[in-house]
Amino acid sequence: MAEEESRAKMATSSAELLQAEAELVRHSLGYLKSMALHSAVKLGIPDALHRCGGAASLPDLLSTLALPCSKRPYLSRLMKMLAVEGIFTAVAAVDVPAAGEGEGAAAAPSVRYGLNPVSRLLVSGGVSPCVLMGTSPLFLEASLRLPQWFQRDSEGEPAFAMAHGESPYAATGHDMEFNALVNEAMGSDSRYMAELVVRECGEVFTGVTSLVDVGGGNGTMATAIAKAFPHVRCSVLDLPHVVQGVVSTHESVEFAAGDMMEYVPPADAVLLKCVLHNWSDEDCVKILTKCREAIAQGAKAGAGKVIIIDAVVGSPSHSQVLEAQVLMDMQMMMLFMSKEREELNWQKIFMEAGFSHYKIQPVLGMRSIIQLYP
Ligand SMILES: C[S@@+](CC[C@H](N)C(=O)[O-])C[C@H]1O[C@@H](n2cnc3c(N)ncnc32)[C@H](O)[C@@H]1O
Ligand SMILES: COc1cc(-c2oc3cc(O)cc(O)c3c(=O)c2O)cc(OC)c1O
Repeated sequence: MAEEESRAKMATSSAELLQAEAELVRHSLGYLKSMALHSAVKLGIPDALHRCGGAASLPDLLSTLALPCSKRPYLSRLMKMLAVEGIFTAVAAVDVPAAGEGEGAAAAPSVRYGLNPVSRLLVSGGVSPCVLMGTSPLFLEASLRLPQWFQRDSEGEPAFAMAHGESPYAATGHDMEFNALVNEAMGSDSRYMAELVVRECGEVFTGVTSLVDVGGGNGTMATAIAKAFPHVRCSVLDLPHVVQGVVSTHESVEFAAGDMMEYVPPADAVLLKCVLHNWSDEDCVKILTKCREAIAQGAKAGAGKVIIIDAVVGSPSHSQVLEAQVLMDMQMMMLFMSKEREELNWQKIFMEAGFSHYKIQPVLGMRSIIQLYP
């Protein structure tokens, strides 16, 4: 065995070994990328760059941020790392001294940092709340339990519950700060996703006159659908503590408090956006069975459908999308012992819930639209 290992080592060139070590450092210190991103959002850097017209030198950026004097010299380190990781752009510039100012002095090299498509998503109104949720102390503490979780024989208990003694949904029921963080995150994801769904796959709502958004949170998605398709009457079903106090901002959107495991109100179409990935296969079959009963009651014979927005792992097949999907899969395992699913896994659930056929459109980045028919 030792001989085999040393032969394998010899077969690896020095360049490969050194490259491999750099790769290991990238992965083992990867948590610093998450926390640097969290810091940038907390400091309001994307908004500051946006206010500066999309790009700024460090002195200009510093002048708009409320950083204590002792920390100002360190901002360059954070920005350099985030630019290397592709969160911001970094363009070298040469500051020529103004006339009469430091005459004879050499022109100082400096860097202008700017927004790119990734950081533009973090400007207010974008998905910063998702980043703050994904890097929140409650999620991070759960992730620290993963090694112990793998070693312990704890049937059915996810790492989140091992760390906090309750599920994420139970935590949102009494921890108002966490509840607000989760609702803001889900709302922000829905706001940007709704725009894309309306733009890229509006035909999904053709012929639909009533829709219930199951687990629809604060109604962001339902409101966007009602605005874009005035022929669709929308209702949102969610848990009492989520819908209580939500005021509808559109006359054809109403809210119902309830448990989707028990009852889904009748409609032509049922929407499940990013709900099923929080649940086990058995629970998904139960939820989808209730949805099938809702469209059987609400739509003309055989005309209803269930619209699922969720990941179909491996589809589309870009490596960055796959990385995002498998990271989300780990997060689902850690939070709920649930998962992101491949097509065959989805198919089995659909058939068990009594549906006859489905259509997958991989048009939403790491997520797809799945239309499911009775
Ligand atoms: C991951 S969030 C998705 C929210 C929304 N669909 C979106 O994409 O922004 C899951 C939602 O399911 C709701 N939920 C969880 N259990 C539920 C239940 N038993 N009945 C109804 N809604 C439930 C949660 O409160 C939460 O709003
Ligand atoms: C929308 O449904 C869920 C989203 C997430 C979620 O989403 C994002 C999105 C993003 O742009 C960056 C992120 O870091 C994250 C997350 O970390 C994250 O958790 C999670 C869900 O269940 C836990 C969702 O249902």
